[in-house]
Amino acid sequence: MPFIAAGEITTHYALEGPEGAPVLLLANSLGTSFHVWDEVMADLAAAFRVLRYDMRGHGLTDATPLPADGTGYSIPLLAADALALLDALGIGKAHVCGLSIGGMVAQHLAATTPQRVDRLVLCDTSALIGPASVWDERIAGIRRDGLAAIAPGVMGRWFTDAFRQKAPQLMRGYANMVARTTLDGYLGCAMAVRDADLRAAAATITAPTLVIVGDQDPATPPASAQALASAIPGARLEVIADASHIPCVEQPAALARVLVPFLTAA
Ligand SMILES: O=C(O)CC1=CCC(=O)O1
Repeated sequence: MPFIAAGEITTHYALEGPEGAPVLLLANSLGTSFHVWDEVMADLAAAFRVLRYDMRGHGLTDATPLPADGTGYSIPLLAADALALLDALGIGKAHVCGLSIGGMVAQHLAATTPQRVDRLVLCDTSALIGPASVWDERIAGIRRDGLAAIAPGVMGRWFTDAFRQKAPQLMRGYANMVARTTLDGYLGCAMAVRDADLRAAAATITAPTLVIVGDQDPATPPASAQALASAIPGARLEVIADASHIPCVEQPAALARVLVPFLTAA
């Protein structure tokens, strides 16, 4: 189980796939560990050296205490964590695929360190995931009642009704994943999303970009994915049918069918 000193934190990661293949960095979403990518790994690791990691305060990666001034982590801080991981592993450049907050981290990386990003995949994300008042309400609710209390509602945003009914054990497992995220990690990242506005940064992205969204995603709906694709020069949008916010779990084969050809095209 690999851990590495990456900047100021110890990061839990996995590096799989053929040595020498192009590196694909996967950045996960709020309240998930890197296991959120498990169902697409067989397809991805056949073509790429896949680097997955747990974001600050998630999975087995260190959490750091929240600043006393009421601010949280930030997208630049989380992007610096990803760069520190690449540096620690001696990886100069990678394809980057980010899910939700991971997609915000990926946008920031592509905009600020284009020399480190080959192709970019932005999955169920946006340049602005608001409104801030909704995040403030969620943060207050978590401080009052704990993460386990929000887990059922989170499942309702992540997965379609049909999928939740079909896979009750999976829902239980993902609810546990949310509930067991560190409080500082979840709140710090929630505040990072609340406070981020990447609309100006998106317009400066030069990496070839694919935006992907589940057709039933209520958190970052197809219209906001279309707005993101329109804001990034040359970006294209793919909509995954019968999927909500986490297509890598709900429709892994359909996701791989659009992701792999985009990253391998000449
Ligand atoms: O958990 C949610 O509500 C959806 C979400 C927004 C940012 C993120 O990473 O997940």
